[in-house]
Amino acid sequence: MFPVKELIEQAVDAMEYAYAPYSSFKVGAALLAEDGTVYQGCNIENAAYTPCNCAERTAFFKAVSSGVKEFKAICIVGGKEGILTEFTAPCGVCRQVMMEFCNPKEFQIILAVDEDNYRIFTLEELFPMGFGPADLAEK
Ligand SMILES: O=c1ccn([C@H]2C[C@H](O)[C@@H](CO)O2)c(=O)[nH]1
Ligand SMILES: [Zn+2]
Repeated sequence: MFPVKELIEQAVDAMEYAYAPYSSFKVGAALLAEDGTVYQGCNIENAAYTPCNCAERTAFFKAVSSGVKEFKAICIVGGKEGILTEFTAPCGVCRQVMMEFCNPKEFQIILAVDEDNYRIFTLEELFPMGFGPADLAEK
């Protein structure tokens, strides 16, 4: 399996760097690659709003731009002012990015409030019948 509590800790740490002056909603992510490396990400907002980037995509893009494209799991935490009381689930755009690089039946998405309060889903559970690279493959 994978170190759930360590990923939660790393997601919480990543949330510290969230740049969210417009929504005040801070999010942290910790993405576990197949080779064991963890890529942290936070949300990064923008005065023009549209360029806002979610914590999950920050983590994915850090990994992919470092040459890493195989992943096991991602942990996500988030809350208003960084106060963690409820699960924060990935937005549709981030689910689509996960679909690009991850096997939907195997990739694990950990939604956490703290180290003792978390739920684990597969990408397929959160993104059923997703469109991905396999749909474009020659048949
Ligand atoms: O799973 C999520 C949900 C929201 N956000 C960010 C986007 C925006 O900066 C703020 C409010 O939507 O939270 C994430 O980073 N990940
Ligand atoms: Zn998102």
